[in-house]
Amino acid sequence: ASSYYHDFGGKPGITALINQFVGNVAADKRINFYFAHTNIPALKAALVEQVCNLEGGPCTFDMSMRAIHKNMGVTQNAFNALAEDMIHAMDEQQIPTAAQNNLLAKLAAMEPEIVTK
Ligand code: HEM
Repeated sequence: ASSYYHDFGGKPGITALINQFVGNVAADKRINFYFAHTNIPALKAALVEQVCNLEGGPCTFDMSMRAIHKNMGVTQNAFNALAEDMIHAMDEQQIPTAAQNNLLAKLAAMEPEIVTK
């Protein structure tokens, strides 16, 4: 399997992507209330490691998505809104389409562990 890590711009590109993504989520009234009490720097750092790991970069990540999001009441609509915020962030960062689709498929596969309501 080929790696898209370099298409994401390596660690600096993924860091820029996650900054953009979390900014989009923070501005998104459909879902930003979920993050009212969240440690944003810690969230960003975890997401950078996760995307780096998912895309074949030299990063380890093994947090349980089910454990983290349990009892959060994430709906299907909220999940879809967050995915949209990621698509917009990837467009803004000019990530190539094949790399975008690869990450979106991996995020979509986590949906059953995150949507609980
Ligand atoms: C595939 C999609 C998603 C991924 C990959 C993901 C990933 C993560 C990760 C890695 C963390 C841990 C951050 C840390 O340890 O600080 C986290 C926390 C969190 N996630 Fe998600 N998440 C996803 C979807 C969602 C959705 C749809 C929502 C709600 C709209 C959500 C709400 C939260 C919140 C509120 C926290 C912070 C928990 C806390 O403050 O303790 N997540 N997520």
